[in-house]
Amino acid sequence: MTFDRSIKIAPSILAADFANFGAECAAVEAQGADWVHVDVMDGHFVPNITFGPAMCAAIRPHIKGVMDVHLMISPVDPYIEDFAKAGADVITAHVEAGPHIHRTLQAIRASGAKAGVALNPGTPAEAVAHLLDLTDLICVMTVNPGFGGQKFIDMSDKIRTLRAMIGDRPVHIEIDGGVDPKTAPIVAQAGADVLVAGSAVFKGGSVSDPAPYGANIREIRAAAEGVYA
Ligand SMILES: O=C(CO)[C@@H](O)[C@H](O)COP(=O)(O)O
Ligand SMILES: [Fe+2]
Repeated sequence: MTFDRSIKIAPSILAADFANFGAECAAVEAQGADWVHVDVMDGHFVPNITFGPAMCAAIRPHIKGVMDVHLMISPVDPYIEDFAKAGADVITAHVEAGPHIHRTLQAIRASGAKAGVALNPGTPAEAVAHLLDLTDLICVMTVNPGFGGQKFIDMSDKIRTLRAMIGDRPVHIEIDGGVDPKTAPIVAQAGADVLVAGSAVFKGGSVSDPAPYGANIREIRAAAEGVYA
């Protein structure tokens, strides 16, 4: 996985057909997705339950590019090795998920995956100030985690602060929640490069009619690239 700051669209399969995950991953990639975003929820850190490492391993052969695993679980550390073995390229843990995020990021890198750290809307940018050299990606949540299809919460100030803190380090800024053609320019202008989008990518399409996925991805990308700082 090479680093670059171009805009990347990462469809969240939380909005895909749960009975067809393999085909859905292949379909969004064929329609222009850069990464595939996988939301892991435990019913404890967040009020919803999705899937675990076995599901990630099952979809891995259907994803040619980056599998981006967003862990909304607590504790995180006992499961890092399992998600790495399942083929995650990026494993992101929440700073709010436990007292030892520094150790967690070290363990993610030791597993061979890129290390991501996520911030809930109520958590300030400064929470990652001492983690920047251990981090490959900072995920700024623009909804409270747990569900797809929620209303975007503007975190532009936080994104700008993070971009300045990161300086020339090779660290992605990922935005997760409520990203669509209207909100993509707001986060791109503030300096985000990875845009997760669930509902806005999967709406109107299906594995048997995937063309709308492509149109949706192109629309979000064009809106973001038009203003990317
Ligand atoms: O992590 C999460 C939600 O907790 C996200 O990845 C959502 O799945 C994004 O879905 P939309 O807001 O784009 O519908
Ligand atoms: Fe997510």
